[in-house]
Order: sequence, then C-alpha cells, then structure tokens
Amino acid sequence: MHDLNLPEGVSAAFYDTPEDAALVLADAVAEHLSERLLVAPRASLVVSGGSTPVPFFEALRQKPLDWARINVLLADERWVPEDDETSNTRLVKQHLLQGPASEATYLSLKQPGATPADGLAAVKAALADVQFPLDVLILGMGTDGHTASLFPDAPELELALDDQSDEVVSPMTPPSQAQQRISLTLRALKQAGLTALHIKGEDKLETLQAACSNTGNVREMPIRAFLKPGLQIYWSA
Ligand SMILES: O=C(O)[C@H](O)[C@@H](O)[C@H](O)[C@H](O)COP(=O)(O)O
Repeated sequence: MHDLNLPEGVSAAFYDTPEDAALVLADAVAEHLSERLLVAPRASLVVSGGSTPVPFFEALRQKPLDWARINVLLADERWVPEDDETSNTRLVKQHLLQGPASEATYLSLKQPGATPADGLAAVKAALADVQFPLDVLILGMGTDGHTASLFPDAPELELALDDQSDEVVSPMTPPSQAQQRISLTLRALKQAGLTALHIKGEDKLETLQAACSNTGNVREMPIRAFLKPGLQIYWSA
C-alpha cells in the first residue's frame, strides 16, 4: 500500500485516521521534550501551520510538560495580522497554547512591518534567544513539495536552502501564494533533535513518493532537504 522508496535512516508510520497519528506524534514529542528538559534549562518546539496539525496540537497540549520552560515558535508564518483567519499564530494560540500549555513562551514570526522584509529585524530580535539546532521540529508538506514556507517558486529559495548561511529566517514571496510569508531557513531547521514530517491524505503520499524518487533536486521539491537519517514521517489517511 505504501511503496515508498525511503532514503536510508528515514522512518515512516501509517495511521488509519488523523487522530491516531496525532496521538502517537504527541506522545513522541512530549517524551522528547521531557527528556531534553532533564538536561537543559529550556527546550524549543517548532511547529507548522495548515490544517493537518490541529489534532496533534490538541493532543500535545494535554501533556504534563514543564511548559514554562518551552519556547514555541512556528517554522513559518503568513504575513497577516494575528486575527486573520489564515494566521498560523492564531491557529497555534487557538489549538496548542491553551490550558497549561499557555505557560509556554511563544516567539512570533509576525512582527510589525508592512512586509516581511520591513519586519525582518524585529523577527530576528524575537528569535535571538533560540538555540540551534532545535529540539523538536514538526514539518508539514504541500503537494508541490514545499515545507515551512520553502516554496519551489520563491525567489528567496536558493538562499533559504543554503545551510551554510548564517541566516535563520527569511522573507519568502512565492508568487503561487496569496500572502507574503516569513520562514525559518534550512540553516535553522536542519538537524533538530527530533524532526517529524506530519502529513495526511493520498495526495500527500503521492507527493512524498515523488520526493523520494529523486532526492537530489531540492529546489524542485524543498521537502527533499529533510529526507535525511532520523526523519520520522507520520502519515494518516
Ligand atoms: O503555513 C503553512 O501553510 C504551513 O507551514 C505549510 O508548510 C503547511 O505545513 C503545508 O502547506 C501543509 O498544510 P496542510 O496541513 O494544510 O496540508
């Protein structure tokens, strides 16, 4: 059923429902964060927006974590006000940062400024205390093979994929998207302690198959930059 030609060291688990995948992913993330907080003063949790993460957020927020010692931030954000229905910050605050999880420190990629370029200095200041590599990274994926806001048609993509760059965040202005965006770069996203790709639906499975078929051409499908040993894929129908 899932004839994926996964690269060496990449694991995949398949679930019948989004809820099943969300519960298992939330357990894995909570365990990793708890272990990290045994040896570090703080831990970082980077999540993605979109529709897939909602049941995961709602499962994770139930976990008895030391949320006051966790920095939560997005892998990317649409450059819209927080009250805009397409805001990922709105999504995270509505579904994850509730109850005890509201004690977490949320570091917003959306800062004042008419455009991501105008707000970039403020975004960098907001992320100044984030330690890299990240502890936990949850990525989504579009059917075009984008992840975070690393879109194939973004003019900023080449620089954002340069993992030798010092830049951890970049404006992204893919013409395929309705809004300008801001995204953590590969430099920031690579080599997290736990990197999970959380996707659902047959269309995304086909996209993943295409991504695995030619892992060399990253600019064509930026998700390919993450098909590396240690990646855990969580797929549900
Ligand atoms: O801002 C965003 O949209 C996300 O960060 C993006 O990278 C998302 O993870 C994928 O587009 C999948 O979105 P769905 O979960 O809605 O399919």
